[in-house]
Amino acid sequence: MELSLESDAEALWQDTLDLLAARDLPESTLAMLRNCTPTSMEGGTLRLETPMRLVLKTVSKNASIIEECLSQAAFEPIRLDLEFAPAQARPAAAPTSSMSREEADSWAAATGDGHVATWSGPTTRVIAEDTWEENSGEEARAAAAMRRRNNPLVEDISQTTSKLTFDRFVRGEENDIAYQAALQVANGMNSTYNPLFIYGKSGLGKTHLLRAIQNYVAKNDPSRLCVYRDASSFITDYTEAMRHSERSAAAALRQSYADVDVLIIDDVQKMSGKAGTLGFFFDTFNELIANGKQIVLAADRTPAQLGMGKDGFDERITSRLSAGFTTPIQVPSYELKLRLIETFCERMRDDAVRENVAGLTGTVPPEARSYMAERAGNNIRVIEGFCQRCLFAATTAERRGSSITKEEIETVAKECWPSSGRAVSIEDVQRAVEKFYDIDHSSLVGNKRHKGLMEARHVAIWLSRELCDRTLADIGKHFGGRSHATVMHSISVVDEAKREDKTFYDRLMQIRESITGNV
Ligand SMILES: Nc1ncnc2c1ncn2[C@@H]1O[C@H](COP(=O)(O)OP(=O)(O)OP(=O)(O)O)[C@@H](O)[C@H]1O
Repeated sequence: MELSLESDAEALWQDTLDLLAARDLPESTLAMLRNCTPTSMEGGTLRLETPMRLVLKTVSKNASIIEECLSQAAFEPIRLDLEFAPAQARPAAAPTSSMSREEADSWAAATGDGHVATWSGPTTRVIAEDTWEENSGEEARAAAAMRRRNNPLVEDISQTTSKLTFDRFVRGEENDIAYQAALQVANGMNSTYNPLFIYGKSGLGKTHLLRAIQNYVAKNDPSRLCVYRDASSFITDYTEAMRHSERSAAAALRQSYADVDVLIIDDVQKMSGKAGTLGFFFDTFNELIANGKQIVLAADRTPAQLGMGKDGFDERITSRLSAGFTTPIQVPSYELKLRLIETFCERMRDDAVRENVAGLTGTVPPEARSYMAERAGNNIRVIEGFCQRCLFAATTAERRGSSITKEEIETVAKECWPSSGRAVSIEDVQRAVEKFYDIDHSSLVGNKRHKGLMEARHVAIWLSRELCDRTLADIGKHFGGRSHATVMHSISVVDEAKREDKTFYDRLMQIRESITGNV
């Protein structure tokens, strides 16, 4: 088979990526490979380009698996050539996909770009010399170390923080866009996401992604100075510098921020009402963006919502905050909760076995995990604690030769999410459901049977059972004197629909949350 067109290169690389995705490669490696650009497929060689030097190392480290998938996709042995092509450094007449390697090299020599580096695959299996690293790697490393030492904003990464990595982030539809955007910002592949603004409620993983960026840059590209600041520290930095009588303190702080390559600020909403800090933030933001530096921000609300209210950010700031890429992290669905619970229980168990911690070495059986996902609230921080306590109960149960029961899970869930067990009245539930479906009370409890009304009625009955400590007969009385059997029927309809229909499940959780709050 002889392929020659650029589109063939793309098709072959896409097939290879599909095969690689089925292998056990870390997601960060797959993301790097996905961002390589196939440029040509000629004479049994697939040529790719990458704007990141780091990818050369990653490819060479995973050479055998990549070659295997490539040959499998092409049905014959294929050689892979990967070339480092720094995106921004190139003038308009940069090498094109049709240029040969020799032409590209001479272009690099002619333009004085010593950054050309390659990795070549199968037959020769030579990892070409990285000329830039040879010539200036030491110098660059020393310069980066010096910048880090001289910048008081750079902190050592603690043991806890070092665990907040991309590989440990559990993904679902609710957080995947934020995850992908954070990864692309971390590996420097997407300079248009600037600033990257991630928003969402408490405990949904914003800080995890921000710290993952910091960890990634520190590990893979330490020449980029990456600083993580919680908004509270940013406010303190500013107020302390202002307290000094000498102007040099403010100038030094400004300089420290200006020297950062990737600035991450968490919980931006905390700056509301702090006019001085906001002014300093605005100037820092503009300077960094003007110099092509990356900014990443997280908050509990959107940039537009930050502008609301009497202490709201002023419009010149909010418009800049939304000028890059803004993405939410949503509350987890049942599927994501289940994935999180499985991952947390396994990690905690593995850690306990490794560290010889007796109380957490048991196993939570699959049915118990499903029930945990049904009972879990939305805050992932609380879900972690919930898993630890259920794992403890499961380990204890295992010791006495049984398994953790639904009742035990229920007890832990009520302690983790007390408001789900607080006194919610059937009237509270009815009001929330009527508001959500925009129907009046008599329609909710009456006998009309069109589809929208039926769903609202089933949901209200199910939530009354879930949230109110009342008998089925009591619930029936509040719904126009319905029988025990009718109430049971509504509950089973909802139980089934929430398992089978994700959008219905999300609707149900949204209504539940409007009654119990975000816990
Ligand atoms: N998708 C995820 N995969 C694995 N762990 C997660 C995920 N999302 C959140 N966590 C974990 O849940 C905990 C809370 O997450 P995090 O601190 O990032 O939330 P947050 O959105 O920043 O909350 P807050 O606004 O309260 O600071 C952390 O321990 C984090 O590691």
